[in-house]
Amino acid sequence: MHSNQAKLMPGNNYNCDPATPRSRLERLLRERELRKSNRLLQLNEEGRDGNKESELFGNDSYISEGEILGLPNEEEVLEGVAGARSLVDGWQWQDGRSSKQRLLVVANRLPVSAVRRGEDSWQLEMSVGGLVSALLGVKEFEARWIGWAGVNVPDDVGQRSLTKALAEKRCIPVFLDEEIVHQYYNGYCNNILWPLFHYLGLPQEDRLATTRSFQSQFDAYKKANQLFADVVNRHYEDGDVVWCHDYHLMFLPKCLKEYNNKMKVGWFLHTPFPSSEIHRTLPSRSELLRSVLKADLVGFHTYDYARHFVSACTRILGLEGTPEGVEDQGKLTRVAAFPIGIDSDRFIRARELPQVQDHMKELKDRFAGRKVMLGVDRLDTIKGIPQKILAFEKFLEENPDWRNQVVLLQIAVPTRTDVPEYQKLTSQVHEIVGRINGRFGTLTAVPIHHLDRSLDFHALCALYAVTDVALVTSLRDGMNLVSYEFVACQASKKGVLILSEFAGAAQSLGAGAVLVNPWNITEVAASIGYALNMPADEREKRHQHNFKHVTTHTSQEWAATFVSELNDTIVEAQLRTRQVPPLLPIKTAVDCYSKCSNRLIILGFNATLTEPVDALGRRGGQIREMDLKLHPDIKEPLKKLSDDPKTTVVVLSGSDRNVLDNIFSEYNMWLAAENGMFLRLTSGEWMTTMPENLNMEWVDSIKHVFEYFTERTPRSHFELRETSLVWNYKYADVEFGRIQARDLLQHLYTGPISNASVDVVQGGRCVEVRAVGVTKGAAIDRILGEIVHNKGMKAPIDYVLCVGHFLAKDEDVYTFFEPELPPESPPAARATLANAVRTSLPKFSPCKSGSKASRYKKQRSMSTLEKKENNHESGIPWQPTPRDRISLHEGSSVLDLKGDNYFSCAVGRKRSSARYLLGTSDDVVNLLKELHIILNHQVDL
Ligand SMILES: O=P(O)(O)OC[C@H]1O[C@H](O[C@H]2O[C@H](CO)[C@@H](O)[C@H](O)[C@H]2O)[C@H](O)[C@@H](O)[C@@H]1O
Ligand SMILES: O=c1ccn([C@@H]2O[C@H](COP(=O)(O)OP(=O)(O)O)[C@@H](O)[C@H]2O)c(=O)[nH]1
Repeated sequence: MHSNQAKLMPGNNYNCDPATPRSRLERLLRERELRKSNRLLQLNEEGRDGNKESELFGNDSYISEGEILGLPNEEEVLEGVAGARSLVDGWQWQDGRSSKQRLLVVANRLPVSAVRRGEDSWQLEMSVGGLVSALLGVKEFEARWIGWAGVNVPDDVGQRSLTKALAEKRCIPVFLDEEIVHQYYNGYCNNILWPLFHYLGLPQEDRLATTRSFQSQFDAYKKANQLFADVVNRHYEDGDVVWCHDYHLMFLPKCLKEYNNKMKVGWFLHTPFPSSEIHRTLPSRSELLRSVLKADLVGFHTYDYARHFVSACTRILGLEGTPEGVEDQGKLTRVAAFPIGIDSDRFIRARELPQVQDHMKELKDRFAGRKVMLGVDRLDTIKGIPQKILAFEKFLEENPDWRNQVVLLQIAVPTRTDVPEYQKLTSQVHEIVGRINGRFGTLTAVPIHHLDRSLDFHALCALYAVTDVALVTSLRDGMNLVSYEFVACQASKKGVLILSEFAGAAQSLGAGAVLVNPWNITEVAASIGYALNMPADEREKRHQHNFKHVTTHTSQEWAATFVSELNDTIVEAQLRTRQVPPLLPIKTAVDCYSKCSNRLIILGFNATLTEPVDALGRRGGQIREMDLKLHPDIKEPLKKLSDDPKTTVVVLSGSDRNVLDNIFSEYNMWLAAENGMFLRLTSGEWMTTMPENLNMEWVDSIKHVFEYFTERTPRSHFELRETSLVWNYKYADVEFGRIQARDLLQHLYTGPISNASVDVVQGGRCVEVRAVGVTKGAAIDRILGEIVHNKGMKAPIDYVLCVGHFLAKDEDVYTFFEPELPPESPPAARATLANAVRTSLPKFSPCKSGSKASRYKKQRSMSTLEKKENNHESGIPWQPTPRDRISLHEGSSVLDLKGDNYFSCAVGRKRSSARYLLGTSDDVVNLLKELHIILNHQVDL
């Protein structure tokens, strides 16, 4: 997916250059071309100048245990090939300078670990691992690495001298003391997150001890992440890209954004991200997800991992998953797959180096007459080493002819040796290898050569090159770069790769490899036989497939793509933000309120005045009863405001009359139920504008559909109102609810509503079917008329505050009050502009009595005027029409809104036609409290 994605240049301005691609895809394609041509240029130059291998990495860039990293000062580990004509060569900063973008790579490990040789002298050794290998290939940025040097340095002299030594390699150390390393790295990272993310579950052996240590390890994890953040913050410069890596640093995005919200932050996971069912077992599941979501871009090796992450966010946090990523209150975190690669040229060229040739010769001589099988893994439970060896044993058992003709070389690099699980694995593997060698070995040869150590780069390349069959049997693996490196070194031999289907690499190399389920020892044993006997033409074909992939999906591509996508994401977020209304300026709204004398406050009910629930529809973490409850802190200010003679309060809701009666009867206000179809002053009777002959025959058939889906969607429910039906799934499983909603709509459109005069309105977690034309905006003119009439208003309304969490269709209530609407505004809104004049009587009329059920099919009372205008029998959609005009007795306008005394405000939405936004009902409470305080103040004066 990533190869056709492209870069946004720093300082880029989309609009000034007509040749500048506008869409993301255009940019991606152009960048891809650029990268290709730069790569060709680079190869040509390297061809002319001879082999640059030594310039890049020195002869010792891959250093085995104990070897000293002696890179020349000017050729930094991170700087890469001097002649590498990077993609960013052409980058233009806004001041016209050409420059590489600064990249701060933050990973648990630096690419080097330090060994102390004296009070202030250090040896730097290359760290081994896929992440290090991949990032060494990144040459396109002016990169700095920030990470732990793998050593405890308690003293100042040591810290200063190490910082200096590392600075020469463009590395910046984070100092972690022993206790933190123990709790954070050995404990939380490697004993909890690592096994969990690889589907091995949480540690179980000693549940009590685990539970006890969990909290302290998690605290240490957060503390360590904060220490990383402190170092990043100290070195950060405006415009830098900060790229956080891996499960060690899931808390980092949050720490960084809290410090500086403008920082460009990306986070990439090198391991699998497990199914949400696994992730939800983790006690700190939500905190970790929320923190990662603070990043601008979140990347994974495969689409599956990205999908699992999004699904964890929707299922555990109740957030919205979109094709772009995860959305939380309008803030999008982009989530995408960026499969890593290797610096393939380096491996291809290495094969020609004399040191490698020498190693190859040695190996060929040593194993002459036998086929070589190879395993290269860190000695980690996820790598499936015991399973691999057992499968090899089974193969030997079943194929006696092969016993003296094949050898398995297993390189098992010691890793995380302080973690008990890893110690146990070492003895387990030794025990199995010993047993098999005892069983099938001879005086002169053993079938398995097992090495508990790492090899240097040249030895490793030689081994890859002479191998006939590589065996990668990871039980789970983020990607597995060993499989890539093997393919890169097989240009002449064209050996076979047996690859676990549970390694991320299976998705990219699946076409050329022999895929196996590593748990199925019989299958792996059979695959070994198949691979050893594979005819040359099939090997050739498979190899070409994989070779092409490995050489085109390199680590350079990977990093360049990630960073360019990150740059892009930021620009897109800025563009989106510009379309988002600003937060309500509460002080201005309150000041203005205090200066006006005939004030109208229109309030929604659901999610505006109700007790807050989280994104999963839960209050205080638990699913409670589904009835809406008034926010406990709203009562006092609401009472005070509704009692104020200069303020008219209207609650305008989709809920039915009973709900509003139950909740608001003690207040002195107007209640508009069912989106304004019913109106009542709390001291008076309900009135309606329901047309008497409104056709409601559709109700029954839709009710059946809603019942059907309610029965089949746990925790969903539906409400049967007088003018609408609402199926609500906000307490149901989000994903299932959404699928069911889609299905439900399909049923509706093809059946019950195909000929009915209804509108289908989709909310975030609900589907509503209502009589056609019913909206809050359509009702507001009649409500206003009734209020003016009832109050016998003499002076115009000079202040309107309209606050609600309305469905998009009902947002016409905001535009209704806009003093200057463009000509293309909807007729309902245009017809009722503030200066509209109405002389007729209000159109609400008393409701007829009768049971709720019987009312559905009954015709409702309405004024003679409405009867004329809303003829539904004739099938004409029922729309409020610009017929009558609202005015005061003298004929002057009922509304005197000059623009600065009108405040429309959407609650809990990011996109809205309201002028302003508020976050939650808590903010509404604060607003009403401020108004209340002003009222008190006025009374005191
Ligand atoms: O630093 P260590 O604790 O010794 O572990 C070494 C690295 O192991 C993990 O590597 C992963 O990243 C590779 C590259 O993306 C991927 O191919 C592999 O499947 C992963 O296991 C770990 O994620 C790194 O952080 C460690 O440095
Ligand atoms: O003796 C060794 C064995 C392995 N590696 C490197 O370690 C990395 C292992 O990466 P992989 O993605 O396969 O797994 P990880 O260890 O990161 O889980 C590869 O780049 C290998 O070249 C190494 O440098 N020396």
